[in-house]
Amino acid sequence: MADESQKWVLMVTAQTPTNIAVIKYWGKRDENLILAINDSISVTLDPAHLCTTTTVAVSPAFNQDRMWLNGKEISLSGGRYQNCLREIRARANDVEDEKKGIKITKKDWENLHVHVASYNNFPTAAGLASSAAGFACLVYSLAKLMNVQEDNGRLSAIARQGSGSACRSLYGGFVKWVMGKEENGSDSIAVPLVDEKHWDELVIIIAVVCSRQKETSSTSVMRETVETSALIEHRAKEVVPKRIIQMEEAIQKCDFATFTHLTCADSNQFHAACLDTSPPIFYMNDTSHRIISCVEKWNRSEGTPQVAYTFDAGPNAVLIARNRTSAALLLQRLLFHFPPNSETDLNSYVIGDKSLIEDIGIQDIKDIEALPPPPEIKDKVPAQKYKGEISYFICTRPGRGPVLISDDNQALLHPDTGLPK
Ligand SMILES: Nc1ncnc2c1ncn2[C@@H]1O[C@H](COP(=O)(O)OP(=O)(O)OP(=O)(O)O)[C@@H](O)[C@H]1O
Ligand SMILES: C[C@@](O)(CCOP(=O)(O)OP(=O)(O)O)CC(=O)O
Repeated sequence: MADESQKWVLMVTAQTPTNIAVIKYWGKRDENLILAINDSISVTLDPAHLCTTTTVAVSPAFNQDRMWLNGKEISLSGGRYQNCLREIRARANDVEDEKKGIKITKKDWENLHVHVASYNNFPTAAGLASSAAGFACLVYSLAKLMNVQEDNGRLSAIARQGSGSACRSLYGGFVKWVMGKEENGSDSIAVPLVDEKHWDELVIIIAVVCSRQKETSSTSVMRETVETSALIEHRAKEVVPKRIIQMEEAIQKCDFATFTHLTCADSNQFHAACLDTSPPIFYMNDTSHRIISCVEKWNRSEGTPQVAYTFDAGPNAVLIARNRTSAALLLQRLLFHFPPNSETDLNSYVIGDKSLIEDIGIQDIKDIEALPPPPEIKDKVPAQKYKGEISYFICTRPGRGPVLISDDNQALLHPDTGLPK
């Protein structure tokens, strides 16, 4: 039995990736359990460049559940946090740490409180799926702390109740969220399709577009789409089921042409459904449209697709290049059309895997100014440049699923107090 006079703190730290859907989830059949109206498929992004780190701690000295996100205390009273905490607690088991002399029984967990500290190594609520990495990491780390004996598939059904897209962050590589049929959501889980090594040629460039913080959450717009759009019903019933089968096959075969066709079409249909919503929602902006046109033009001129694009509920472009050579040529085109503002330095303009910028021989901003126009637009003078429209680029690749971090120095909570470091 946990003794309240003892001041021990037991902690676990985990790291979880974010993900980007190539067949989109949009629309719920159950708002509380977060059950989707169609299956979706995503690629997990390398946590080296985009990830959440979460430390969870338990101690008899804690008198309430508390959470700090990026160093600031936030409330855990929201339904989504409460649902995740309740579901994990209900599955807790005995925990023993002989070295520290700690023994927690299954029953003790009902009365013990937790502290959570989480850090996103990329902007929160900026359309980069922080909620996906965040809820996946919360559920994964709590499950490890409480010795929950369930596989990542079952944990994904709990993360799903924090944010739908979070269920897909429980695995690396390509992941399918099966919408399921059960009313209680027990079969609405993430399933790994292939791991991150299966298609390791792919390179991903995210163009973070300058814009104000988004005004409308995915959650509420999604509801309005289901209530008002005729297109979304057709999409969920007729279009997505076929695309899921084709996409799974394209991924298995590393068939980039089919992959690109499906990814771009699905992103465009998701945004069409947003436009078909009353009132209509415009997530992409002029910069997003310019990126699409640049990629479409290039793909057409090459004859075979070099890059797939996809946009979530915001203007940022996620560009998936067939290999490193195409990624370097893509980056050249992006830098040509979207040079940075004069006060921006190259080091903060292209982040993540910086080796790509070395590949194209760019050492400073002057080299960007000297880039020639892409050949496919040669005859159309003058080539357009849109200085300062992009905040920065993140170069990354498909990545692995959640991991535990055993190095205590990386924990976000103090081992003696359980408070943020
Ligand atoms: N590390 C985290 N741990 C727990 N919850 C998080 C974490 N990061 C973000 N969240 C939750 O997700 C919310 C942000 O989700 P939101 O959907 O608005 O943005 P996003 O996920 O960054 O963008 P998008 O869903 O458009 O890709 C935060 O307000 C917070 O509740
Ligand atoms: C456009 C999307 O990114 C929508 C993601 O929506 P969320 O998972 O953020 O929504 P909630 O379930 O309400 O939390 C497409 C996708 O990731 O599949």
